[in-house]
Order: sequence, then C-alpha cells, then structure tokens
Amino acid sequence: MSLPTSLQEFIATRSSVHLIALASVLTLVAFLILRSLATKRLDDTIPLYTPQGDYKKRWSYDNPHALREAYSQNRNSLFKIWTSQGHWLALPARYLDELKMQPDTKFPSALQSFFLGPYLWPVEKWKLDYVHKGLHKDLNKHLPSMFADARDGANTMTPVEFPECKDWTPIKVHPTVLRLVSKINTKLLIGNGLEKNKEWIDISASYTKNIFLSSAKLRVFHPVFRPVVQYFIPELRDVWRCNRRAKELLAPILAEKIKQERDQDYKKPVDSIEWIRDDASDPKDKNDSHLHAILQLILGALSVNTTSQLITNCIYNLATYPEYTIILRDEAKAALVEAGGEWTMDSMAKLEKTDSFIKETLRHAGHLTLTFQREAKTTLTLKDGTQIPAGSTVFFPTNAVNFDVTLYPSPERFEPLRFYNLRHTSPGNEKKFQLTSITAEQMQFGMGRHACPGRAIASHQVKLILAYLLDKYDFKLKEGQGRPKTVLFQTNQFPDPQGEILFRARR
Ligand code: HEM
Repeated sequence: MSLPTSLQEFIATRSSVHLIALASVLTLVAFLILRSLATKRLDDTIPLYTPQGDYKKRWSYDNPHALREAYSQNRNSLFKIWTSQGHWLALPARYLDELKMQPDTKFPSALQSFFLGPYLWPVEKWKLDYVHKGLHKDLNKHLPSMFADARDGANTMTPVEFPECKDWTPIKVHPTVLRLVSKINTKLLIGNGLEKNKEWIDISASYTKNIFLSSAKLRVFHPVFRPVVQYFIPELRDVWRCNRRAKELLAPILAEKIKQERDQDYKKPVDSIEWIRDDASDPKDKNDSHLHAILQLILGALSVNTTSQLITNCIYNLATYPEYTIILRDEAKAALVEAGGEWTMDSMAKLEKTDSFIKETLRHAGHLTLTFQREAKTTLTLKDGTQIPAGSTVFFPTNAVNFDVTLYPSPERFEPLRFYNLRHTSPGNEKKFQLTSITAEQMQFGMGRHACPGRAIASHQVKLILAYLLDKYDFKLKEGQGRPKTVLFQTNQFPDPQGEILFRARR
C-alpha cells in the first residue's frame, strides 16, 4: 500500500529534523488521545443515574431525595451521579468491606480535596494528616479523662449558655449550643484555659461556616481562576485572619509547654496538641505554632459543628415529641441515682433509650447525606472485577440507606425507640444498634480507616448535655409552629440556625 502522492511530496520536501519533530508531536497526540479514551472507556462502564426533573437544582436543594431516588434504582450496583463537583461514584454496601481499609496511598479520605485545602490551609498537604492520625491513635486511649472534662463542662458551662427561663422563654437553639460545644471541646481537646478565651471561642464557632462557604464559592470558578479569585472571597479572607489569630493565641501555650518540659517532674497533660507533637514526623513541626493553629482549627471544625448540630436536632425533636421528654428524663434520673449522683462512663451505658433517641435523630438528619467520601488515586480492581477508575471521587449514600424501607420499616416515621427495640429483639443485638455502632446500614460516622475517631466522646457529650437540659428545663414548640425545618444545601443538612424553642425552668 503506497502513501497518497501529496503526502509523499510533503515528506520528500521536508528535512529529517522536521520529520522527527512532526512524528514526535503526532505520537504524543496519539498517546494523549488513547489515554483519554482509555480513562473514558473505564468510566463509561459505570452507569450514570440522572434524577428526575432539574437534577442540577435537585443536587443543591433536594439532595437527600435525589440520592434516595438514585439509590432505590441502583441499590446493589455501582452508579455514577452528577454533582456540582463532577461525576461521583456511589458504592453499594457490598464493596465496603473490601474498600474500608485501603491505604491512603490508594484511597484516601476526600475531605481535604472537597474543601480545596491548599487555599484555606497554607501548609504542606500531608501535614494536615497529623489531625486524624493523632486522634485515631490517642483519643480513645484517653477517653476516661476526656469524659471527666466533658461531664464537668456540661455541668458548669450549660447553665452559663442557657438562661434561667423562669417563664416560657424563646431560645435560638443552634447558636446557643454551638457556643457551648465550642467551649467544652476546647476544654477537652486543648485545655490550658483557652476555653475561657472569648476570641478563641468566637473563632472556633464561626470557622466551620467560613471554610464551608469559602470552598463552596471557590468551586464556582474554574481552577485556573482560583489563584486570583481567592483574594475576593470575604469568608476566605476571614479564614486566613482566623488562622493568623489562632497562631497568636496558641503560641504562648506552646511556649509554656516547652518551658515546663525542661522540669524533671513535668507530667505531660492529656490534650490533642501533645498527641500531634508526639506524632510529628518532621521535628520542625513539633513546636510550629502556625501549623498547630491550623490543625486545631480543623479539629474544631470536625468536632464542634457535627456535635452541636446533633444536639440542636435532638432539642427540636424533644420539643416536637414531648412524651419522650418524660421517658428520657426518667431514664436519666434512675441512671444518675444508681451512679451515686455523678455521671460515670458506665452509667452512660444505662441510657439506652436516650441513645436510641439520639441515633434516630441522626438517622433522620445527619449532617451529611453521604459519608465514606474517598478519592481513588489509582484504578482499583475489586474482587468481582469491577473497576473504580483512578481520579474518581467515591461515596456511600448514607442518608438514602437510612431511608431504605427494606432495612428500616416506615423509614419516614420518627421512632425514638427504634434502635432500643432492635437492641432488645435478641441477645446478640445488644451492641449492634448503639449510637456509635458502624455497619453498612449505619454509616453516619463513616467506616474503616477514616471512620470518625470522635464518635465515643461525641456520644457522651450529647447525652451529658441532654441529661442536664432534661433535668433543668421543660421544652415546647412555639405556639402554632411546627418543628424548625432542616436546611438543605448540596450534601449538607443543617438544623434551622434561626429555629427557636420555648424553654422553662422545671417547677
Ligand atoms: C455527632 C458528632 C459527629 C459526627 C456525626 C461525626 C461524623 C464524622 C464523619 C461522617 C466522618 C468521616 C468518616 C469517613 O469518611 O469514613 C468523621 C471524621 C472525623 N471526625 Fe467526626 N463526627 C462527629 C464528632 C466528632 C468529634 C467530637 C471529633 C473529635 C473529638 C471528631 C473527629 C473526627 C476526625 C478527626 C475525623 C477524620 C478522621 C479521618 O479522616 O481519619 N468527630 N466524623
């Protein structure tokens, strides 16, 4: 077969240097096309589910129902769905065991990328991992002393944040609980009196909202524009300001630690700054106040908002279903008497109905519609041959599973004792349906390598604060008003931040 004449002439009239350059360019183009086709083909084997109606709008403002619809059609298979950040892959439950312990080199948590971390936190990316590594290693080891702080915090700080309320008084629940949890968590995780510093508490309480809004606004722009656009986002500038101020507030605490360490009788305190210092693989990081400030703010963002949203939702539900106020109050009263008048970790385990009430609240209104968000760094081939292409963002549709009628009868109904009853259906069930239990049907705290390490202390905190409030107050909805709504935005479900409940000191 001969080349067409015009091509022969073209080749004959060119120097060999030109021809080599041309051949190289053509080879490169062919390689790029083939590579993109190969990636595309792999991705194309996964079916795309498009929710009915305006699916883009639904992703932002009707996310739980759009995902429930998608899940109901693809319960047992991997499927792709449009999201405002590109196509993401929804996993069926049967892949969780195989994927949950994959190493970070192949399948890390997607949270840093989701927040566009480099714009928010100007430190080397891998150093942000000190937070979860430190927490996984040390938090639950120190649970007893953390519990004592959580109990004292609930008893002494709750009456400061919640007013006396001699008569029925409207209270904006979310901001009140947010400040309370910020203070208690600062005491638990940092200590050193920082929980009394108003500026730190203000920073801690507003930080999550600001990082969330900053990354949401940045994502609106194509990546090439973000390096410029970042300077025009007020919330992002506020994040940078908080990073700077947090550094100034933490520096004296670090300096004091360094000074005290020289003392032979020094006993290392139990706090998350120490956990991170112990784990810092780069010695420079041990006392770097800029890095510590960012890590503590991230830890606050992971722990404060999640816990305060859950407590807020529980209070909304107590006001909506007042008959449970009496049931939970009686349970707490009996457990506290049995414990001799002071809560212990063992006595917390007696609050089975309270545990169930909180878990049912989380089933209905967890802060995220999806969990187990991971990034595939390489193509992962599963045992059944299914491939998860490199570069994919993967998630588990937790909220949709929470509303699966085959798993939860009458899933739309709020049944506060649902999990209490499940625990008592057979002896083996006792540990399976606790607030902190993790199975493919209960994924509110994620699963595997990156499952929430704070869930035990969060569970104690929520119970301690609810027990305090149940003992001191009655609650009810405002006249003629229903339960404050849940605000939906993309994969987030927020309890109405303006929602008010009537509180009255018990008579
Ligand atoms: C009701 C309260 C909470 C809820 C619902 C919650 C939920 C979650 C979820 C869904 C994840 C991601 C899990 C995954 O991807 O598999 C997570 C991660 C995390 N949570 Fe929580 N959390 C709560 C409270 C806390 C508290 C109180 C702390 C700290 C004291 C904490 C520390 C963390 C950390 C450090 C991570 C990252 C873990 C990692 O990437 O390895 N959380 N949490």
